[in-house]
Amino acid sequence: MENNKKALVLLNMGGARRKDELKLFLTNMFNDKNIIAAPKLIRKMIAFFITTSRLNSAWKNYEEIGGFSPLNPLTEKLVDKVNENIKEYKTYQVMRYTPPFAKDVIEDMKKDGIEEVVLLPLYPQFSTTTTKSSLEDFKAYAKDSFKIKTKGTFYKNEAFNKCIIEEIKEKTNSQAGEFNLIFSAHGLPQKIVDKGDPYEKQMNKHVKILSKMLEEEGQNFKSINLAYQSKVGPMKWLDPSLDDMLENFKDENVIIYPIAFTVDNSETDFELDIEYREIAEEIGVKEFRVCKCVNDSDMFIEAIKDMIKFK
Ligand SMILES: C=CC1=C(C)c2cc3[nH]c(cc4nc(cc5[nH]c(cc1n2)c(C)c5CCC(=O)O)C(CCC(=O)O)=C4C)c(C)c3C=C
Ligand SMILES: [Fe+2]
Ligand SMILES: [Fe+2]
Repeated sequence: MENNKKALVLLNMGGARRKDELKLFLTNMFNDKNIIAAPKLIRKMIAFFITTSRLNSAWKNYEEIGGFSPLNPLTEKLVDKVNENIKEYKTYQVMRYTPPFAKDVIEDMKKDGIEEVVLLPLYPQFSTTTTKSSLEDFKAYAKDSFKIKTKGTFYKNEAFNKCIIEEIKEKTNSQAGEFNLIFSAHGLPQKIVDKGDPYEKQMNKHVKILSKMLEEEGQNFKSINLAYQSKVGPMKWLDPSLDDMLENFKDENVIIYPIAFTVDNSETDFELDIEYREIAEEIGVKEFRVCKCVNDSDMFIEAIKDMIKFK
């Protein structure tokens, strides 16, 4: 039944569409208290320093994938398809570090007469740096404008995990026995984990769930592993790094699944498919395949329907 008073909001990080938007992305990210836990003024200085020193080298990476992050167009495709298939809600997207920002989308939602909202951050595992940051941002601008329900994690959702298994099977051509599978997660500073961020624990549980499902499906990989990509700066980040993990697979075939994302982005298209591919070649990895994220696959739309049931 169509009910135009209910909204589903898909929240994601945002991505650069141009160089000036990469500057905005980095500035907003490093001004986020969930990313840099320092007093506001110091955080502002750190954000300015990191953005200035990182912008040109980071932009070169985006140039190698066509001059923009695929995260925005892919999220838009996902939103369109959810709108076509889930009529009970009007679906919107909100990004954390690039437009469309929460404050603007919330104004549109008020104009559209929305009364009830389901928030679904597009991160399977909860992190204070991603999920909490997006939810806080939305709620700070929404105040008490809507009745809000939240879906904070979905790594345990069976329908979602079936989508992941499908993406993996597609890349191996169901020849699992010839590959070592590496679930590659975006890294996180150890300090944030030590302060109680549940991301690492949920990641370990997620890999366990997926390993069991693969085994039940007869997808018997030579090995199943978890590693962390994308370290930024000199601090200690979660172990093992993807660089170190790849060292184990000289003369072997490797398949990577980007487990922390639902939509392809610069970390999958550039970092995994270009940068880590080069590292793997140097190490002597035989075949190096990178799976697609679930993106706007039909199965993921069905999984979203299931996630927002609130039994
Ligand atoms: C302290 C820095 C960072 C933390 C903590 C962090 C956590 C984190 N990030 C993602 C998902 C994505 N990150 C992306 C890009 C990106 N991330 C950082 C830094 C931290 N991330 C930077 C500086 C960048 C920009 C690119 C670069 O300069 O390296 C993206 C890609 C966006 C895009 O443009 O396509 C995603 C997605 C998760 C899940 C996460 C928490 C664990
Ligand atoms: Fe990141
Ligand atoms: Fe990165």
